[in-house]
Amino acid sequence: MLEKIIDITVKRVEEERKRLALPKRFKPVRDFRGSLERGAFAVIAEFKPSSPSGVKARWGLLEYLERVKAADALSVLTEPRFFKGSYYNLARAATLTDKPILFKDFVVDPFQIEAAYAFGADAVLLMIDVLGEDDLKYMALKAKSLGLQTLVEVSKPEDASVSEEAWVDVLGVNSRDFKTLKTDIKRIFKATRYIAERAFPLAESGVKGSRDAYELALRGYRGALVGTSLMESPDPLGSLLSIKRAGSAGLGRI
Ligand SMILES: O=P(O)(O)OC[C@@H](O)[C@@H](O)c1c[nH]c2ccccc12
Repeated sequence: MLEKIIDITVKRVEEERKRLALPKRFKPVRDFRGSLERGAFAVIAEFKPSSPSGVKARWGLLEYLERVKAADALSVLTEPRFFKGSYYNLARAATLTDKPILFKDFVVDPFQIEAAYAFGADAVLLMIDVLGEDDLKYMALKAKSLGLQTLVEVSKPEDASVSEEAWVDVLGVNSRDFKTLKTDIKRIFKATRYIAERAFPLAESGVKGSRDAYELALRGYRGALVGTSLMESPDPLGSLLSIKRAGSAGLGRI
């Protein structure tokens, strides 16, 4: 699955580079990590209209943003084919909120980082499973050169040691197995021992509610990136607050 997405993304971005004139950025860059650090257990609310693993999205962008105002940051999918994301959604979100926004796509080309900057993102997702270590560093430095922060995502526990690097602003550990597309929170627990002292560790994928948040916090995770369960919730605000509360209670115990 991941390989298929990467192939299609490489082709898409080649086209975009030819066709798409990037606008001039219209707002200052926000401090993504700083915003996550302010609260106790941080929640990044993701706008995810669709996904290969299935999302029964109840909310459009506007309604969603109104309901997740208690989030510490937002994540906006821009991958069009598998996630029904768009640069348009990113730009719209950027005009509608002052919260830091994560550019959520499969970055394979520096052009995407320029697009992230142009359309108003404050941080970019960079995946070690997509880029490998050398390209990961190159893309991270490109992002930093534009003033953007990085969320570096790993899925293999031992890769979490990349969090030693100064160019990793936030370390995301993904619970999803890219082969089966299933999430298993225990994959995130296993990464704990590889995480550097300087890191801001964030749990990604499959976080459903207060129990998950509490368990993650007890293991030193300082926040979670949550998409599906908020997109599907009849009450995204209530769901978000219960994750934040339970996570914060867990952090209070360590
Ligand atoms: O919808 P979930 O299970 O709450 O997961 C959110 C986020 O972690 C997930 O969308 C994600 C994590 N890494 C990605 C990379 C690309 C696209 C999407 C993702």
